[in-house]
Order: sequence, then structure tokens, then C-alpha cells
Amino acid sequence: MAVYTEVQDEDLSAFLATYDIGTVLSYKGIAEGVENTNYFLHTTVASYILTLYEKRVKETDLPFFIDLMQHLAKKGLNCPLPVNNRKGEALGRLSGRPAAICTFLEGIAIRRPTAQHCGALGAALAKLHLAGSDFERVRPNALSIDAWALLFAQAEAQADNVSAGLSRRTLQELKALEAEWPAGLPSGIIHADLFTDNVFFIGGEVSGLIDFYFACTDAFAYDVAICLNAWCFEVDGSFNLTKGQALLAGYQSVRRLEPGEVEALPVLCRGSAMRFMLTRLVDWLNVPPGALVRPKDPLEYDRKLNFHRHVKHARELGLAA
Ligand SMILES: Nc1ncnc2c1ncn2[C@@H]1O[C@H](COP(=O)(O)OP(=O)(O)O)[C@@H](O)[C@H]1O
Ligand SMILES: N[C@@H](CCOP(=O)(O)O)C(=O)O
Repeated sequence: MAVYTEVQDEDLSAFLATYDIGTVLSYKGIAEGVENTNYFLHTTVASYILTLYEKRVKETDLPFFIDLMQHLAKKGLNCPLPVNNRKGEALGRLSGRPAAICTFLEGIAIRRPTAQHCGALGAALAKLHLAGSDFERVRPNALSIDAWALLFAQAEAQADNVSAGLSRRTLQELKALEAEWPAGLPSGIIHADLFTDNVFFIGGEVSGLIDFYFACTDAFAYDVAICLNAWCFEVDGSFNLTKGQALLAGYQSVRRLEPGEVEALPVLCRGSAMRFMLTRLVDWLNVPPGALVRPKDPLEYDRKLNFHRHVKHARELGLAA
């Protein structure tokens, strides 16, 4: 459960008094998530999500995330809409943290997606890329290849205690990725963390996308790679080609991948696996004392990285020939 900051009743009431969204009926810390503190907030007007922004979210980036969600919602994408207070501001401070209130989205996050879910997710991802194409703000990806060596430096000394040989494997792979990382791919707004817990479904249809706090400006195909990794592996660690085919077909039904993106997909999958292995490894080794959080397994992504080392062509990930 991710609640790093406990909110007291009287602080919440004072915070809510600056909004026009009624008074508190109930609020409750949310079990899912690892980055920020989230509460379900039920008021006399409606249900909301109250977020207190924690460690990895830079305060100077918050206006980017807020404006992006407002932009995407205006373009018809079903994402949380930050609510403005009476002063017309969506960002405030609560319990010593920057905080915002967003609209509550209906739907269920599917833990074990089928190929049909993967297809719907692919199409939703492409729609997000198109909806963000006229968003004017830029935010470089702070967790892309330039950041990985520094991230690993925070964990290297203990990496082999997590898994024998992890240090050597990671250093070798970082070197290979440095040499092979593509440049000049079609870029724009990407979500950069569209895992199954951040996509809601009603029936087989995507009903909402949440958690835009890693969103940034980067290659669209890198976002596709993140989703292939998050959605198309089975619990036994095998890659499910049928799910890969569905995800890529769904994506391409809305936005076709260019030849350069197709060529780069295998290395982007390796890089994306590296990025999540590294942040998970750092978090695994640094759980804040007293925090209610369940860190995620870095070795899941070490195994995905190992699968991708043998992939030579996007066909092996499900791209139609
Ligand atoms: N707008 C929303 N509508 C409904 N539920 C939400 C919304 N935002 C967050 N949640 C719930 O809170 C959980 C954690 O949110 P998330 O943004 O993923 O947190 P974190 O940034 O800490 O990973 C989600 O898994 C979901 O259950
Ligand atoms: N998706 C990341 C961790 C970030 O968690 P989220 O709750 O913000 O999606 C991972 O799985 O490593």
C-alpha cells in the first residue's frame, strides 16, 4: 500500500475548504501504487482522488502533468481531470506535500490481461499519442538512457545480493544499450508507465488511463516497448506472441509505426526492461522506514531483459509481417 504521508482530518477539511467540491464524507488510503500517496476522497458532491506527490516527482514538473491531463481530457481522452480550487489553481499543499484533487474514473484494472485487452490497450496508447501531438509543453524523459548508469550506481554495491551476477549482466547491457540506442525516432507525449494498473476497463473496452506522473516527451515506439513488456509476458516469464500481435495490431489500427520504429523496437524493449529493472532495484533496496508500500520485483524485469537479448526483429514481438 502506498501511503507515505498520513493526512489528518482537520488538515484535509481546511484544504477542501479552498475548493467548491463539498465537504468530506470519507477518505481512505489506497492500497495500490508505489510512487505517490493516494486517497479515495468522497465528498458531499462526488468521488475524487487526492494525490500527495512524493520523492520521484519533481515539484517543478507538476504544472506539466496537470496541464497535460487537462489537455488530454479536453481532447476527449478519458484521463483524470485535475480540479481547480476557488483561486483557479489545481496544485496546492497538504500535510507538507504538494497535492492535487482529480476526478475519479470508473473501471477495473485487469491484472491478467487477455489478447483482447492487449489489443484495446494498443489502440488506446496510439490515441494518447495522437491526442498529445498538439500539446505545447516539453518534458525530457528523466528516466531514459542518460539516467540509467547513475541509477545503477545507487544499487550496484548490493545488486549481487539480490541476484548472483546481476551487477555484471547490468553493466554489460548498459554498455550495449549505449552503443545501440536509436535517435531521431518520431516523438511526442508518451505516458511512459502504462502498466496494467494504470489502465481501467469496463467490459472489454478501455474506460480510462491514469497515473501521468512519468509522462514526458520521447519516442512513441519506446512507449509501445514499455507496454509490450508490461502487458505481453506471462507469469512464468514467457513472452506471449498472441498478446504482442494484438497489442501491435491495436496500436497500428490507429497510428502506423514507421520503418525506423519497427527496426528499433527490439532495442527499445531491452531499454525499457532496463529502466524498470533499475528503478525497481533502487526501490527494493531503499524502502522508506514506516512507509506502507510493497516494492516491485526487479528480477521480473531482469528476466524480460534476458528474453529481449535474443530478439532480432519486431516480428518476434508480434509485428505482422
Ligand atoms: N483518477 C482515478 N480514478 C480512480 N482510481 C484512481 C485514480 N487515480 C488513482 N486511482 C487509484 O489509485 C491507485 C494508485 O494510483 P497511481 O496513480 O497508480 O499511484 P502511483 O503514482 O503511486 O503509482 C490506482 O491503482 C487506482 O486504484
Ligand atoms: N510501473 C512501475 C512502477 C510505478 O508504479 P505505478 O504504480 O506508478 O504504476 C513498475 O512496475 O516498476
